[in-house]
Amino acid sequence: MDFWQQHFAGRLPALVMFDLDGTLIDSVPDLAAAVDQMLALRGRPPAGVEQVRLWVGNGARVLVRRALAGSLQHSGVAEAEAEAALADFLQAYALEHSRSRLYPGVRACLEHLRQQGVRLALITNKPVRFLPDLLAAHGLQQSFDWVLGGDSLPLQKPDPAPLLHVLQAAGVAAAQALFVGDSRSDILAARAAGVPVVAVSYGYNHGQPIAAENPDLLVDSLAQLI
Ligand SMILES: O=C(O)COP(=O)(O)O
Ligand SMILES: [Mg+2]
Repeated sequence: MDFWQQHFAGRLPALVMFDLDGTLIDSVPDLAAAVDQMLALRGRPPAGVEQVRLWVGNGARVLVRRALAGSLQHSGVAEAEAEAALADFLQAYALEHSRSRLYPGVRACLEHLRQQGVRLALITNKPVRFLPDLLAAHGLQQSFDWVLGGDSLPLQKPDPAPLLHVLQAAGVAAAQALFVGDSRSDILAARAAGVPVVAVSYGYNHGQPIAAENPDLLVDSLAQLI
């Protein structure tokens, strides 16, 4: 049986929750520029776009620690050094939004779902302070009924807390909702919340194929959602 029939009896979900980086927006060029500025302030060589792509997905705090460690594993990074580097990264990233692009099919998908009366939420691990400007830069400031960043609640994805928060606010049962994301954190959060999950194949997921995380559906473009 196909995914839509199995989960939604061929109808649309009442609520669709989207991840941002790697799902709606290719933000790695801007994130890498800010990471490289933070490293340059420390006299260190740039990490570059291809490395930073592997490190995105767990919020700014973890991204900066990975950049300082030069690897996905960042347990050895000193706390004080990491906090100072985080402040420099955030300052740099606030000025770096010009290279980010919406992925093909995103705008049409969001518009179609809204026209059909589906409520939409954005649930990202990116710090919430960046979201108003970033959404406005892509004409998406009116697209979402709820917008949660990685620091909007005490816990972020892969914890299900932000998804459960939106489900409750919307008064929608988990099984009537859908989550769309690009990384392992998204799939784990959706599973823990009991929400069916679609993964996009083009996102970041730390360089690993997202199919290995067994999403309920894998798509190559959000155009396949409508
Ligand atoms: O900022 C990040 O690390 C990733 O954010 P995302 O949750 O929108 O993918
Ligand atoms: Mg993502």
